[in-house]
Formats: sequence, structure tokens, C-alpha cells
Amino acid sequence: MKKITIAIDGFSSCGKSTMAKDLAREIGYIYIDSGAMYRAVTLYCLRHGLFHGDEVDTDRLKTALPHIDIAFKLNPETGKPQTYLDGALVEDDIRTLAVSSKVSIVAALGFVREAMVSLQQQMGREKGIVMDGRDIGTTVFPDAELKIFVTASPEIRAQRRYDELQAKGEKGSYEEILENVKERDRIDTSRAVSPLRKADDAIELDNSHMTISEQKEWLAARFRKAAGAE
Ligand SMILES: Nc1ncnc2c1ncn2[C@@H]1O[C@H](COP(=O)(O)OP(=O)(O)OP(=O)(O)O)[C@@H](O)[C@H]1O
Ligand SMILES: Nc1ccn([C@@H]2O[C@H](COP(=O)(O)O)[C@@H](O)[C@H]2O)c(=O)n1
Repeated sequence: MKKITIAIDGFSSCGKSTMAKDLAREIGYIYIDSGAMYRAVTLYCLRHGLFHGDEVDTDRLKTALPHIDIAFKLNPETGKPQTYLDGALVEDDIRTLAVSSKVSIVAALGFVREAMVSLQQQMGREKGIVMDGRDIGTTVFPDAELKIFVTASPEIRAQRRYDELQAKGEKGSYEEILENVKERDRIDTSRAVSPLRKADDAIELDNSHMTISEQKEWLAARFRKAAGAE
């Protein structure tokens, strides 16, 4: 079967990476969580004092960006990809509310997007990739053979994220998470560079009332059709 490119975009916390990761594992494709890359840059900014309130020191970030090393390696026990920043494992550190509350500010910077998009395009040049994010079907891989745009209500998304953080023993109230989900959607859809929007040729999925296994099956069927297996 020919290898294709699969772009999964959508709003924050709607289940994109859950679907993308599962599909990639099953079909033997590479999975890239593009949001993790913006999160890693944000963690770098926080750790190096590049934030002044909600303002980023763009001069310092422009100088540092070419030297920031972001990589993904598979966890040998779980087989799941994990994010490394400058050689250190940061998978949990990039998922905190502290990073979530600043990431959309960093992701709105044109020079940051340019650098990340270029890296993402290199990662996908051989096809056989599933990438999730906000601009994958519109900007990173406009020629992707399969494009999905995922939505769910903000309240459902916040509840899912809240349950996940609770299970990990992390802080954050439901209200705080709902506020973060809505604020990130607002910044992501209104930014000047590559705003979050559905590509004209993307298939929309509202998974508000779907289980993880139902959405997995839904995606597998779309993949078989796009890859020419049926
Ligand atoms: N259909 C579903 N029903 C219930 N929970 C779900 C469903 N899909 C995903 N989840 C859960 O919702 C949470 C968010 O999912 P996930 O991390 O995949 O979202 P995302 O869209 O990749 O988020 P982000 O954009 O913030 O990275 C996870 O805890 C995941 O297990
Ligand atoms: N292609 C992308 C991916 C992500 N972003 C920004 O990063 C934030 C975090 O992403 P998650 O997928 O981990 O939620 C997200 O809110 C966006 O601001 C992006 O701009 N483009």
C-alpha cells in the first residue's frame, strides 16, 4: 500500500493526539505531536526567563531558537514517543498548566512558526507520517492525502483534560482548565500567522459524544479509504 501523509488538526484537548498516536502505531507510521514542539519552546522561554508577564523577549528568543534542540524518542517500555528539550526528557514538564497558559503566545510568533514548520516538513518528507496540530492541513502539509479536523465542546474538552490531570495527581481546577482551553482557542483562531481553521478539503469530526474506541475505528476507516485499501 502506498504511504500517505495524514494531517489531524483541531481545537485544544479534543483528542487529536490520542487518535493520531493510535493510528500511527497500528499502521506503522511515524507520529509527530507538533504541539509538543511549541510547548518545548515555551518551556525553554519559562526556564530561561524570557517571559515578562505575557510578553516574550523576542530578541533573545530569536538568538536562542536556532540552538534549541527538540527531539522525539520512543519510550522503550510503552512504545510511545516522548519529547526531549536540549537532550533532557520534558514530556511531563511541557504538559503543565504553566506551559499551557503561555504556549499560544509563543506559537503566535511568526519566526517561531517558521522554524517549527520547517522542522515539521523535514520530518514528513518521506510520507508515512501522522502529524497533529493546528495548521498541519493548511500550512505544513497542504497536499496531505488525508486531513481531519476534530472538534468537541469546550466543556467536554476541559472535563477530559481535568480527568487526565487528576489521574496524574497534578494541580488545576476544572474552571481554570476550561478558561485555558477557551483562551488557547481564541488566540489560535485569531492569530495573524497560520490561524487554526479547517482546511477546505478536511473531513470534520465532532467527537463530543464518541468513545476513544469509536473515534479510533472512524479514523481507521478514513485511512483505509485514503490509502486506497478499499
Ligand atoms: N473520545 C474521547 N472520549 C473521552 N476522552 C477522550 C476522548 N478522546 C480523547 N480523550 C481524552 O481527552 C484528553 C485530551 O486528549 P488528547 O491529548 O488526545 O487531545 P489533543 O487534542 O491532542 O490535545 P492538545 O491539543 O491539547 O494536545 C486525554 O486525556 C484523552 O485520553
Ligand atoms: N501545529 C500547531 C500545534 C500547536 N500549536 C500551538 O501550541 C499549543 C499547544 O498545542 P497542543 O496540541 O499540545 O495543545 C496550541 O494551543 C497552539 O497554540 C500551534 O500553534 N500549531
